[in-house]
Amino acid sequence: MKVHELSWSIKGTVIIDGIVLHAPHGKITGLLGPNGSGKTTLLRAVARLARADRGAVHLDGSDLARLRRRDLARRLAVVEQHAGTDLDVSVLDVVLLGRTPYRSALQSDSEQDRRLAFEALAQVNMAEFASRRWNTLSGGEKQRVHLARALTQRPALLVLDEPTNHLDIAHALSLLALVQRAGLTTFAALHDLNLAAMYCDHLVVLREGRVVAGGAPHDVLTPELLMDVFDVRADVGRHPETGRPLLTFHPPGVVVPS
Ligand SMILES: Nc1ncnc2c1ncn2[C@@H]1O[C@H](COP(=O)(O)OP(=O)(O)OP(=O)(O)O)[C@@H](O)[C@H]1O
Repeated sequence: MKVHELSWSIKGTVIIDGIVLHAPHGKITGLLGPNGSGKTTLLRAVARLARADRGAVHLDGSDLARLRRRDLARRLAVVEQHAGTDLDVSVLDVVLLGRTPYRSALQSDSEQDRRLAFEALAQVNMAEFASRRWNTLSGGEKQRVHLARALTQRPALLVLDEPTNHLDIAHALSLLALVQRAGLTTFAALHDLNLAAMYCDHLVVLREGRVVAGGAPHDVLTPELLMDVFDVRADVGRHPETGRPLLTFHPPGVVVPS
């Protein structure tokens, strides 16, 4: 997936400014940046949930802006941060929404749709919740079901906005491992820099609506960048098992003896 010069302003304030980036095929690209740096805005513009003022997004050579909605939904699935569905429907119904782009308005769910939905629920460890009412789920359970819905869409590009923000650490690790195994081109905003370091192949860092760094985790997550962009002091070591960067943060105001 390639983003070319994507920009959006509101009432004269520039929110994202000339974003250029490349999310490698079949890999996880993490989108990092402090609060308000433009991550959600960029993800929404990429997914065509919001219109950009200028710029383009290409996926496997095609311009996403030129696709019909239905074709777009077959290529791209999104899990938003505050994805709400207040309808009184079952968990299975929510997951089956992922099959909508593949059937006509009058067609009901096929056996294959249901099989894919159950498979996806099992992947996120929610199989036993299939007949539960959606609005009785916890925040973390809803987040996992939304990922199941996105996976049943069989997309080429998966766009995730803070997919682990409601999850306990075990579920956060297993969700990111699942996304990694799915092997889809994934573009995910993440706040937890250690999770990003563990699971992302490529990172893009935003500050005030602009890309300020991009590359492999060990090239991007340096103490200098963490101080410069996030205003935190951190040591960057190596994870003993994965060899990925492992960040240790220092509390503000505490002087580290040299
Ligand atoms: N519709 C809007 N009207 C005015 N300002 C907006 C609008 N949408 C976004 N913004 C502003 O744009 C900036 C970027 O917001 P965005 O939600 O993209 O940031 P973010 O990096 O996702 O933040 P967070 O990490 O807090 O989720 C923020 O300052 C936000 O207040």
